[in-house]
Amino acid sequence: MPKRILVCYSSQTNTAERLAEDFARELNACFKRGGTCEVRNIRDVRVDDLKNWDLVCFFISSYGDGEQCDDGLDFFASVKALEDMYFEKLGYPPFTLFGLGSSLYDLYQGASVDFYKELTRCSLHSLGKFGKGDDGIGTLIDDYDEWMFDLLPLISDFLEIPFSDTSEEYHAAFSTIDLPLKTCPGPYRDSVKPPFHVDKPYLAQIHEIRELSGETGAKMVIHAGIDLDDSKLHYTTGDHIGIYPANSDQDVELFLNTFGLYERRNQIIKVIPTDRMSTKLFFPNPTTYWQLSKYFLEINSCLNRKMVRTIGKAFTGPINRVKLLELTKDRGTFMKKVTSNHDTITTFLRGFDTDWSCVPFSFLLESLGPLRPRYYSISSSSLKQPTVVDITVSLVIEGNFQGVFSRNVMEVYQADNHPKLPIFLEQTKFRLPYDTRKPILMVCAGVGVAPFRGFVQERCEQRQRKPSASFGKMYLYYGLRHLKKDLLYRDEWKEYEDILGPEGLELKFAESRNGGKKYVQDLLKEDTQLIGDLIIKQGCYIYVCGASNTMNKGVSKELIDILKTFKGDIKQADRYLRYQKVVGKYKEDVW
Ligand SMILES: Cc1cc2nc3c(=O)[nH]c(=O)nc-3n(C[C@H](O)[C@H](O)[C@H](O)COP(=O)(O)O)c2cc1C
Repeated sequence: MPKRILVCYSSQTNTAERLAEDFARELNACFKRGGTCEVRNIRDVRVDDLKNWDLVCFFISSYGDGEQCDDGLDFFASVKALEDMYFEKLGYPPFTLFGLGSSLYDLYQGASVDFYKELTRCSLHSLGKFGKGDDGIGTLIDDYDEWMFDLLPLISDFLEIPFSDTSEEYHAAFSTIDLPLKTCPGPYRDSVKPPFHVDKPYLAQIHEIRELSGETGAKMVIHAGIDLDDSKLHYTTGDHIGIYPANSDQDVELFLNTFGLYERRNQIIKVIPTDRMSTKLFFPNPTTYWQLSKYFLEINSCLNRKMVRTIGKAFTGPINRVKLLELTKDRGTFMKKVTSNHDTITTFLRGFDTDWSCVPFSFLLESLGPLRPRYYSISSSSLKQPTVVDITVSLVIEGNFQGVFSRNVMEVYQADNHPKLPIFLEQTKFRLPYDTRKPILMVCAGVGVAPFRGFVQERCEQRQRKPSASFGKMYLYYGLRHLKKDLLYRDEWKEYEDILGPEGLELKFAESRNGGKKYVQDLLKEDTQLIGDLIIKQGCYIYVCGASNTMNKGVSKELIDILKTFKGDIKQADRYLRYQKVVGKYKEDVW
């Protein structure tokens, strides 16, 4: 009897699903007829089902503040409700776990760590190492690859299935057939009806798009207003918007040329999954090579070692093979020679004097994966403008490298008739308190001011609608390079100050490139007495927004330092700030 393996994923934006499918494919290839794998979303698995399998492999992504993804909430709650040692008594199979997360978040791998703790508390035995992949620093696939490499022999031993080394073989997950059709429907049809969500975006019209004045620094910042019209989409101030970008025509052309597909770019094709693992396609089908590469494939994703190794082993001659395998030997060399150049599969392979048209399209579909939505903090107030969402986008340009969405925004900005963008909305917990009398402490750097513009607009609106109501004061600590050059929404702050008055809004700026080097942390420190009083005596709400790996950790450290003055020692201060998080009075919006 072949051994039965369940590969189970919990995912918000499908990365865990793709890894689970890849893992099942690897298992099937390694164990040939000795094992059969099934991939399931965790939503479709009940705790009791686990005992029907010989091994259960979990792929768990973190979401929110280190929480389970929506599809994993029920399963996790069922495990939490079990008594200690539950599984041992009933002879359940062991499990493997790979967590997906981003170290840019405070609670790195929060969901997988909780998951692991709960399963082991109930004494489900863990086979091999608890793997963790870090999406924040771009090593997710490499982490997964290394984890799997160590795990496969253990699984082989445990299930007593001989292990066949398949690393020299490539099994395509998809095949394509040409269809004799003349027209292919567009990627997103305008006529689709609500409800709109991540899997069914709304094609939104750009209401206005402009460069924000005064930004002569290294980064260009664009403001865009997006019409929700009759989409029936609703947002609350502080929410996020997800936008699906499109790859630039130039990149698509180069990509298709590299793999010998440019001449056939408009050929209508049907993509057919060739194994049971890849039944869910992330694009409309039939399609064309152009449409797929323009709107659905992450053709500019960072290269990883697994891809380069497969290309070296399966799709090239001996000379390039040696070169490619040498590059993938260790992580450090790969990071230095490939990752740090921002090499994409196109730019990388074009560096070799070879024809790459032998690379199967299926390999590109599998390894590049879907073009992921980009998330932005909404910078407007839903009370003020319920059907228009404002976003504030800092364009990513580093040398020759330009972010996909940044390029997309520039194209939209420069076009006479702004093309529509596929969007959806995401609820967050980054919300103003229900009790409007509470003071608000907002700390940000650069474009992190976006949600706070929304907060302040909201408060202005509330004040104008209810002049007699009492409102807590808002303090904005805003870090920027140069006040004269980099202040975003320069013309608006005066208006907000006029409406809210000095007792309603106070703006404080820290300039890091105007003579001295002052950061928001320094501003907070200068105001130790005020900040301590706001947090401890007045019970203010704290909001932090910015690039997470740099500023939010610095702000948190500074707040602990400030609280130490009032709480006696660092431990107490740390505990106090953590508690503010638990009760929802300290919130971060980070990316
Ligand atoms: C809104 C949001 C919140 C996230 N929160 C966390 C978090 O608290 N901790 C963490 O380690 N990763 C966090 N991540 C990172 C994801 O876990 C990571 O990008 C993962 O690869 C996504 O996998 P998925 O596509 O299967 O959902 C978050 C990502 C998003 C978009």
